[in-house]
Amino acid sequence: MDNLLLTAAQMRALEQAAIDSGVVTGLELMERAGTGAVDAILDEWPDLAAAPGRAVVLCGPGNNGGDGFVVARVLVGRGWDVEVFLYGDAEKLPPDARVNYERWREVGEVQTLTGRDMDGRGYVPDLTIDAIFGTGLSRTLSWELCDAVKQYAWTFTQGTRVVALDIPSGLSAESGRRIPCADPPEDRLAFPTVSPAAALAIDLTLAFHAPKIGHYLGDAPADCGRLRVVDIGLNGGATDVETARLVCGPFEGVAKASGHKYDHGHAIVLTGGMGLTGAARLAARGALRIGAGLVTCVAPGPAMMECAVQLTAVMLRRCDDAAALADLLEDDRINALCLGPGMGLSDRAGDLIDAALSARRHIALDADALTILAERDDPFAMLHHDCVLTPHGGEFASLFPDIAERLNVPAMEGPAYSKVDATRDAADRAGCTVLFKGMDTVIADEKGNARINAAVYDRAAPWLATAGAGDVLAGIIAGLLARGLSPLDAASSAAWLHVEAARAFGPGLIAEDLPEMLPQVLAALER
Ligand SMILES: NC(=O)C1=CN([C@@H]2O[C@H](COP(=O)(O)OP(=O)(O)OC[C@H]3O[C@@H](n4cnc5c(N)ncnc54)[C@H](O)[C@@H]3O)[C@@H](O)[C@H]2O)[C@@H](O)CC1
Ligand SMILES: Nc1ncnc2c1ncn2[C@@H]1O[C@H](COP(=O)(O)OP(=O)(O)O)[C@@H](O)[C@H]1O
Ligand SMILES: [K+]
Repeated sequence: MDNLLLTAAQMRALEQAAIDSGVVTGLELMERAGTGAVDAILDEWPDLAAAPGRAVVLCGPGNNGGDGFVVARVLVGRGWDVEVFLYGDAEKLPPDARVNYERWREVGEVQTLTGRDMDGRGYVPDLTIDAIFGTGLSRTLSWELCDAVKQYAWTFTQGTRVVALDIPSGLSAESGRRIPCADPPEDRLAFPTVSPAAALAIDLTLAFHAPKIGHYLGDAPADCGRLRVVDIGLNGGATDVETARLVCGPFEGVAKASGHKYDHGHAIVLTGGMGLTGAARLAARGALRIGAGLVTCVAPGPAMMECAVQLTAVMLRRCDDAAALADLLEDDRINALCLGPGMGLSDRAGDLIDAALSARRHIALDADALTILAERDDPFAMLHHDCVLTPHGGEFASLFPDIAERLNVPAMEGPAYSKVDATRDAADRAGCTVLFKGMDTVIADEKGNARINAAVYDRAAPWLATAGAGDVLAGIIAGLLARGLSPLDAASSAAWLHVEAARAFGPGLIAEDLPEMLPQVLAALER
């Protein structure tokens, strides 16, 4: 599957399997990586292809550095002037990198990355290649390295195109988090350290064979610039353990087959009291637009009039307390609920949540429902497999404080604990599907499946950071649950559709627009 994201270990295993099978050598893979990188760069910037210029290649102590030596050699072959700097000891390079170091030495010099060699370039290079670390980054970066790259970047990256081979140096390929730089020496404390990944202001990242999980999480979308995949002729993405999948579209069942309205389910959305019903109405509209057969707002008596004047296709029922909700849920055609948006934190709201969870329906729990659960001694006692929790960062930290803490402490070494790890651990603890919001929304279920819906790179949707966007998402999830999708598919599809709706509308988006864009997004899917 082309939307499978790899860990560093899986990438190494794929490479090793190919080498062991005898179809290719490590040296050939490195040659393909370097050559493919140059082709991708010249394809990205045709002006560089038309007029070869000057390049600086920053190489590190592993095979990422080896790729850098190949790039340097291939560029020279195409008429470029190239300077190469090495961080580390050439004698200790791994074998394939060492071969390419020697091949480069037949072409040009190798200077020291952390010494004075980096000073005093009398020109601005047209191209800078970051080949310091790739998927093998495993520990805190030295202050000397971070400082040297920072000095270089401040002097030269203005006006130069910067390309990272595989992943920006300093990012963990597992988590996309910046591995910190060591503290500066006493006499340099006034000069803050900056990760090479950030300092270099990278324009383009060339991932070899497949994107890694870390390309889509954490700091990576900000640090990578654009992301392209360079084919190095490895077969497929087959791995023993599936770690995470990129959500590239809605899952099966989103397109509506024929049938009666009750064939498409009946979702109910619980509202808050008077003056607090807007969030639930937004959710209800999302549920209806995504194709639930019937959607009903369920409101307490004092909020009925407020809802009645604003709802048409969405139906309305009165429900004052948990007993009334339990009565309502005697109707087994009601198969999905949305709880939380604008619900408030009252005891009544808590009782309604319990009544809903006891009725064993498909339930999207968002916003206030999550806050209520988080305040309980055992927040997860009543949850079951048919629930979906949709926390943002703050709600996640309240529900899963230790997991959030682990995710937030600086990652001193790789592989660093990632948002995928955190969401998977949360789903395991909660015993249900968890959708952890953000630009890099991660969805995981209690069985360990994980998916990333990344609104980054050419799918960026910054307009989604608007009040009420989350309420609509919860409603879309409830609508898809009503239509019979599994919690994992409902949450993943909803997250994807939500971002597509935002992108279809563009700047100026407000939450009300999101449900109204769904028909256009769905129509485009059928084309
Ligand atoms: N796996 C594959 O199929 C291929 C991998 N290739 C390249 O190889 C890379 C992976 O190579 P490696 O596993 O050698 O990893 P890296 O090149 O990322 O570097 C690992 C080396 O850096 C050292 N190191 C790690 N963290 C350090 C730190 N903070 N400070 C100083 N030294 C540190 C390690 O001890 C090791 O020597 C990929 O990113 C890619 O660029 C390509 O050549 C093509 C094929
Ligand atoms: N910069 C962004 N890019 C993409 N999606 C975003 C961004 N900021 C927020 N979102 C998405 O918007 C929604 C906001 O939900 P939430 O934080 O619950 O807000 P609210 O409660 O105001 O609706 C989530 O789905 C989140 O993933
Ligand atoms: K790199």
